[in-house]
Amino acid sequence: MNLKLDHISNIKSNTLQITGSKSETNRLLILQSLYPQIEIENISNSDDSQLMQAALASKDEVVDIHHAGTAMRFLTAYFAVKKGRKTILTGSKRMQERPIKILVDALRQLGCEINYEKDEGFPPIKILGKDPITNKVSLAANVSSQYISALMLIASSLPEGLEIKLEGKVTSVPYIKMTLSLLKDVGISGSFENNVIRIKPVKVLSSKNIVVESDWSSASYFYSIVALSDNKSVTLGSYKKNSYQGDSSLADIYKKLGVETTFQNNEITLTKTSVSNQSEVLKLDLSNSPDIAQTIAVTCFGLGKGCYLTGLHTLKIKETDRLEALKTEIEKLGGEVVITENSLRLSPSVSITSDIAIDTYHDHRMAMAFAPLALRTALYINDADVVSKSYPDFWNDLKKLDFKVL
Ligand SMILES: O=C(O)C1=C[C@@H](OP(=O)(O)O)[C@@H](O)[C@H](O)C1
Ligand SMILES: C=C(OP(=O)(O)O)C(=O)O
Repeated sequence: MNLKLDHISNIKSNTLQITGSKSETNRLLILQSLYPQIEIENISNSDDSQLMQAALASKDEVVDIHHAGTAMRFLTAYFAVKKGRKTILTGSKRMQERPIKILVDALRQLGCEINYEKDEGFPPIKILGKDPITNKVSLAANVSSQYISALMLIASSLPEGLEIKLEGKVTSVPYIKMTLSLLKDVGISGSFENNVIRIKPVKVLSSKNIVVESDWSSASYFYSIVALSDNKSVTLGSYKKNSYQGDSSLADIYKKLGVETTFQNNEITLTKTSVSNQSEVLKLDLSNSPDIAQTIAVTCFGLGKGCYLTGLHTLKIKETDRLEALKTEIEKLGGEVVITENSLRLSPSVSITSDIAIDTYHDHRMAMAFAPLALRTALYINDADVVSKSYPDFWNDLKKLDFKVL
């Protein structure tokens, strides 16, 4: 499905209910499978969470998780310690290019039997569930925090718990802390100090009802829309001031892009103020919140503001190579972008080319990050249904703000 977004001069202020965080949901779904006493509210309606639910319910040998990175990584660990269970875990063409070796090697240290079905180091993988032979494991922490969260999520179900030693510079740290916080919320104790994570064993938990906070990465697109609007505001529910999600740093980051955030009764209201220093290049290290890099780059482009984003080393192995994709699409619109292995520099620009078709490369965030530019010019979004990976209601929600989605 290709969409046209007509040029709009402003939005209508409105209130939207955003679906639950897919990161929190997918962690809690694994924990619920291990401890059925856990009840979850405000589950994400994303494809990735639906795929996780289907995979956990499946009795089939082949489990296909399509594009869902967290499902791939978390389920690898989950099935690896399900004694006697045989699973072939596979995913989309892109998933088969996203590395998993660091996690597989860590699970092999525990005595798990995992083999590659095609290319060494990549899905699909064949897993034969085994009991662990040790309670200690070490792994590189600079490629994806999802490998670490995967181990943390199964840790308490192992007879002696788990000690996880992180090697190298730890990336996407808030996601590791989110895992630890959710473990604590359901009643599992653990610690994360000096690059060592320790999780205690737990056989049975008492009943727990956990409410998933709404998705902050999804909120990022409304920060961008408000930044590009003319004195409008958007209210989003349900959010907390003390979020587990690292992307809640949006509230601080967007102050510099002219958006004020106020918290009231589980809602956030984003209100347009003025961009304080238009000519100043926005410099940010996004190693703690990689998923909002595309949104921020496109907001800056829409504002005609330069930015220099660093800490982007994980972007190349996500749904697409997001650095290449951003450069290609922003340049189609007339911008100037320089990328390295871990950074993106956008020059301040003046005009935006109209009626360009944005390619999305099977990446939900490419579609959603570019949509706010309708406040500047008419544009097309190719394969617009990719948004369902994290935010199936996205286009409908834009219509509620008076976007002309055709
Ligand atoms: O644990 C999680 O829920 C996630 C961790 C991050 O991945 P990396 O740790 O691979 O950067 C993030 O990009 C992804 O969308 C969700
Ligand atoms: C990178 C993402 O997801 P995943 O790694 O779970 O596929 C994302 O949602 O931006």
